[in-house]
Amino acid sequence: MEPIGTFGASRYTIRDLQLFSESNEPGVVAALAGCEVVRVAKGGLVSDPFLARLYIVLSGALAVESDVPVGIHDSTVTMIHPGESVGEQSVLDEAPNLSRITATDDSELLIIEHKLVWQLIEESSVLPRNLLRLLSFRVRAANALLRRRQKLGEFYRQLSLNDPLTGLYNRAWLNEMLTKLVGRARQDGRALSLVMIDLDHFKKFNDTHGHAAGDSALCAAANVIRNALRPTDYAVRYGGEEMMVVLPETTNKIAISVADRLCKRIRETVVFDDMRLPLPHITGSFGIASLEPGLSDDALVEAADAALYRAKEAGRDTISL
Ligand SMILES: Nc1nc2c(ncn2[C@@H]2O[C@H](COP(=O)(O)OP(=O)(O)OP(=O)(O)O)[C@@H](O)[C@H]2O)c(=O)[nH]1
Repeated sequence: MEPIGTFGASRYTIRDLQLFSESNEPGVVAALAGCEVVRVAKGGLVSDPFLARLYIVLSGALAVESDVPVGIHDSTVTMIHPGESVGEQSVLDEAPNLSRITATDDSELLIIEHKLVWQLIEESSVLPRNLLRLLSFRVRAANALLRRRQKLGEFYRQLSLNDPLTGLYNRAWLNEMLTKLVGRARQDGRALSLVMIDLDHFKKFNDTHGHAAGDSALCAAANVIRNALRPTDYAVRYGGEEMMVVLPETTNKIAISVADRLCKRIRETVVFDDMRLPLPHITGSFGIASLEPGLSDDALVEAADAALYRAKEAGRDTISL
């Protein structure tokens, strides 16, 4: 930053400064006249890590980067154009400005030290009003950014808990949620059942019709399962061609009828290849387990897995307890 004179001796007037717009108060004009004007070359840093100062852009432009580290997709660079200012907050709370401020063009800046800002706030009727307006705008902008980040965070969280192929919940979701769902059911003394599902002879299906057709079959089965459940049930891709359904408030008897319905609907589903030609029907095997006193969530999953094994042993395309 190269000092090039005072504001009073420069070609700029108070009308060029947004914070002082509509002010022609002689005391303010006189006080600003003695303030320093500096030149900053394009790419130059505007920083006084130990000082609280107000910078007003007279010509050129500044880029202000938040001191808060953010993700690569969420840049918080604010551009400050001629007439606009930066550093109001640091001046008001007398704390150094930790943002990284860079000139994006050859720029001229007016510097107002924090003591003078406070003096002007007391003397001017225009500055406090403009400052409040500006701060209110900044708070709104910061809130909007926070909301956007929250939404983005939620979006990525959802993404990390869903299987990209089928759109069902994934194993990470199950690891997080099953303990909670089982805990809640136990606490409320309510039933909860699991149905473990495995597509039959899926290796052969893949080998015969190709991996892409296998993917279509998995998606078709996932759609059948998703559409056959209540909104309060959960469908999870457990891994590979294995899926699981979590049925809160569902007794063993009702879980059997749900599994029966799923087994029948998967058997009837038509899977198409990439030429839209129908492929041979797929079937699934289903293992059912229900929460019992003293049964941990891990043991519940193991019980459903063991039941699935029995369904395979019984010839597949069937359900088992
Ligand atoms: N297309 C496709 N195939 C998958 C996917 N995940 C797992 N598989 C396949 O699923 C097949 C599972 O084979 P196995 O575990 O031998 O079981 P299976 O052939 O279904 O036989 P049973 O379960 O005994 O009826 C393997 O060939 C895997 O490659 C996937 O995302 N897409």
